[in-house]
Amino acid sequence: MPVVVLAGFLGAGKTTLLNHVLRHADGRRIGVLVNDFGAINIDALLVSGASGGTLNLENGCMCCTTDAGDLAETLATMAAPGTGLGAVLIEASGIAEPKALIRMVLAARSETVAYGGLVYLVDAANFDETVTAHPQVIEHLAIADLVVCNKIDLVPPAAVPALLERIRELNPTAPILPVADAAVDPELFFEPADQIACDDGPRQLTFDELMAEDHGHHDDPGGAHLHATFDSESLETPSAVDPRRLAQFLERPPSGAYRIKGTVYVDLDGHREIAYVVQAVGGFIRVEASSWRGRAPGTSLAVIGAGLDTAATRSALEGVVAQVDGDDVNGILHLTRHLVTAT
Ligand SMILES: Nc1nc2c(ncn2[C@@H]2O[C@H](COP(=O)(O)OP(=O)(O)OP(=O)(O)O)[C@@H](O)[C@H]2O)c(=O)[nH]1
Repeated sequence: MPVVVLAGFLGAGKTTLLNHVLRHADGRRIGVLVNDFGAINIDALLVSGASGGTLNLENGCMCCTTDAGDLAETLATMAAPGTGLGAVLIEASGIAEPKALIRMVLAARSETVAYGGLVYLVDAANFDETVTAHPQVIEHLAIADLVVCNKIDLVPPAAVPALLERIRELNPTAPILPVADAAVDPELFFEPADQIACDDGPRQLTFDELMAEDHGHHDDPGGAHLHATFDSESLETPSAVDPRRLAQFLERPPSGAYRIKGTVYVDLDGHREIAYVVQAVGGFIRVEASSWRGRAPGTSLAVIGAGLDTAATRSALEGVVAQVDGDDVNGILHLTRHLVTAT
């Protein structure tokens, strides 16, 4: 279960983003962690009941309050198989130090809890004023894994390129998404809904679908807007990876990449039976050993981001499988050192 830290200056649009993601959860179960329900204002419509620090949202999502002391415990509870949560978003309050929250999430990592990166929201309309008055925003931006440049509707179109350039100077590698109403596609954080196992029998419209219809005009003024905001590049091949080159690729992803995921084949004695499932976000790499379960071994890798140099990403992906150095006996250690072992 990836745990995504959501931060941004006061009023940048964090609550708007949470509501948008919950409305477009589209069959995924998403957990939300906030410091205090009083401060967050999850749309009343989405809330069906509250008890003991947990809100059950009508679309099947779960919302909890927490404090520093029990974050690890709360995340472990949320990651338990019974909850079925695909991911958790934690909102750092407007003045919170995101680094402290990131450290807490990193400390809470386990076999079931993974760090999902820092998503940082900026208010496009007040960017210069905020940065001048609160220089810590520069530091936060610099460590973001994904920058959401929200309220772009309030910026004259001619001024947008210079604004994005200014953000790019402060963070040269993270994808930058210019959006209105924090309309970020949840697929950036989570698996697409069509990859989630579900029964295909006849069913009623879900609450999410109804909400998406009701609010479509508001959240998605441009029609294709939702899916137009991110890029992905992928590779699917029966070839094996060079583990050292794969580890280097995961450690230093191409500019504009937010996350990398996939399953890879390692053609070395003792490894051929293992399907290695890899994930990376913000330089944090996670490798799990699985089995091929009757599938033909092979490598499939996907890079998800925005502003990706697709040609460079493609050639980097191809480089991972192109040059397997059979004499590099230590190469595999670069991959297996990220293995998550059962506890
Ligand atoms: N015009 C415009 N307004 C927006 C946009 N996104 C959010 N808003 C408005 O900006 C205000 C602040 O948004 P929130 O989502 O509450 O911001 P926040 O970061 O959660 O705020 P704090 O919790 O106070 O830090 C609200 O009135 C939103 O309706 C946008 O893209 N364009």
